[in-house]
Amino acid sequence: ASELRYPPSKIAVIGAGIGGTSAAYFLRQTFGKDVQIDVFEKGTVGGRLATINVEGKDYEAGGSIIHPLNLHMKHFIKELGLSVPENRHGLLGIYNGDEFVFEESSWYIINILKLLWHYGFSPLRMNMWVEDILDKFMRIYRYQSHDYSFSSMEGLFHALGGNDFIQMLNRTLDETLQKAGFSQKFIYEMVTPIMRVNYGQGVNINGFVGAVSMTGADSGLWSVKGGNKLVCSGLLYASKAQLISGTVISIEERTRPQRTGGTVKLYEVSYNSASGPATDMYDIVLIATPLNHKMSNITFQNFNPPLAQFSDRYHQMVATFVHGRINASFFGYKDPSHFHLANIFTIENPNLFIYSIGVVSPVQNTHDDMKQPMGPAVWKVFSKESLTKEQMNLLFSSYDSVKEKKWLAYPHYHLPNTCPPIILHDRIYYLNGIEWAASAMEMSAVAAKNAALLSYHRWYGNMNMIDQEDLYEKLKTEL
Ligand SMILES: Cc1cc2nc3c(=O)[nH]c(=O)nc-3n(C[C@H](O)[C@H](O)[C@H](O)COP(=O)(O)OP(=O)(O)OC[C@H]3O[C@@H](n4cnc5c(N)ncnc54)[C@H](O)[C@@H]3O)c2cc1C
Ligand SMILES: CC(C)=CCC/C(C)=C/CC/C(C)=C/CSC[C@H](N)C(=O)O
Repeated sequence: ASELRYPPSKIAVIGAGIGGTSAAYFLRQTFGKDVQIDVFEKGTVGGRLATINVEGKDYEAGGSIIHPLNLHMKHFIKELGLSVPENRHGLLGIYNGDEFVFEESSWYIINILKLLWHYGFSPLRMNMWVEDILDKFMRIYRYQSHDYSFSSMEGLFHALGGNDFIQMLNRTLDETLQKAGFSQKFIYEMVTPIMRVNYGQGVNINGFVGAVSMTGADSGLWSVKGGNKLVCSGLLYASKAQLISGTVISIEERTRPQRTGGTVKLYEVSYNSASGPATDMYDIVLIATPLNHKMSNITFQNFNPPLAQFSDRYHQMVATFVHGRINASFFGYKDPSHFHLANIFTIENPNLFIYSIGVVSPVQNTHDDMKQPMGPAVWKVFSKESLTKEQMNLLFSSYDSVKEKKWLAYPHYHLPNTCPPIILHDRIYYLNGIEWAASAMEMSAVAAKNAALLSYHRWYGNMNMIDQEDLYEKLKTEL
């Protein structure tokens, strides 16, 4: 691949979620205006960024919150002229199945005193721990702005935070936090509920995704007015890519004669669309969907040796949207008028059938949409399984509409944790391996920019721009 010097003529991107659409955007930036970029999508543009309509208003049903330091996402909304709705933060309670172990007050000082009383300095130390990891994670923006790329997830993570980052990927969050001196009570009562609401899993997930999940509890989180999926359609438009509505079924390497003599190796992408089965040839292919037979079912034909198969499981998460009144007595409130919580996270307890429940605002948020928790409101419930009628009647004193969205949401994290390769074949790149480190919109965008740069450098043989050692030190001296 490194001997190729002419520009590629066609690049395929499979998947039009945030990974695929940001890849199309970065490929255009990197390869220039002449290359044809085709983006294949079997469902709707946005993928796991999707809205659901409840009584005439749209709510985020998939990826919903974005961190203030997610710089690619921030750049996209600025570039695409999108905006952020106003948001009011409701009060949070943490419920263990019998009682609330923590209830937020509207008085900041009371919250600080409560946290100090229950957990000592652990919350403060947790802030510092997360900030340190986020600081190191943010080195990626510097590397990518200087066009550096990585050929493996391990290489990328090593360049961010050295052996500590590699270790975090290979240790449970529980072990990582215990080693860092956090108390079992704090881990159990404060950290586990945050992992459950974000990833539907406990503290046996890897330490890095645990840290990412903790940043999801920071202040200043935002979303896109009109729906986060607008970023995907905007990026697709900005990239001048062609959207092909169809399901890719296989990829095969082909050798084709050239008009000038000699041969060229291309990838044949076979897909089914509304107008029937079709094939197309590409110089480079980027796969921006989990390679999991339940989610994408793409086969690689006639590769010798055969390409690696990934069968790792994705975790089911059900988001149920209910317009109704919460049943405060289910959560132990004798007098419902005393109930002021807008978000309830839960601790691991076999009797609890939900991860969380919280009031949500529509994506076109206006001030009127911010409801009081005891009035009728739209609640989003996260659970492992669909809620039964009995469970609905326990959670709500009354309700008039229910909508459910079932997701294979994120990897089912387990150890040992090996991130799948980025380079699947000479010019086939896989983005979603990054989800095994942590699944989040920004992670997909980071993987997309890396794949665009990596495919470019490998095409043109710029090997000095790939897997550079001591990048942090090198760039520190460069202004
Ligand atoms: C309920 C939920 C809540 C979440 N909350 C957050 C959050 O608050 N913040 C955050 O940052 N992240 C969140 N995430 C995670 C985030 O949504 C994902 O990490 C991110 O959207 C993944 O994007 P992607 O483009 O990599 O994959 P996807 O969005 O899954 O995109 C892949 C696309 O490929 C298409 N496709 C698959 N197979 C084929 C095929 N064979 N041919 C053609 N097309 C194909 C699919 O239809 C899909 O559109 C959440 C996820 C879920 C499910
Ligand atoms: C990648 C970095 C550094 C930060 C991302 C932080 C972030 C936004 C984490 C959230 C991840 C996630 C999968 C959340 C799922 S649920 C979100 C929310 N609670 C909801 O109600 O939908």
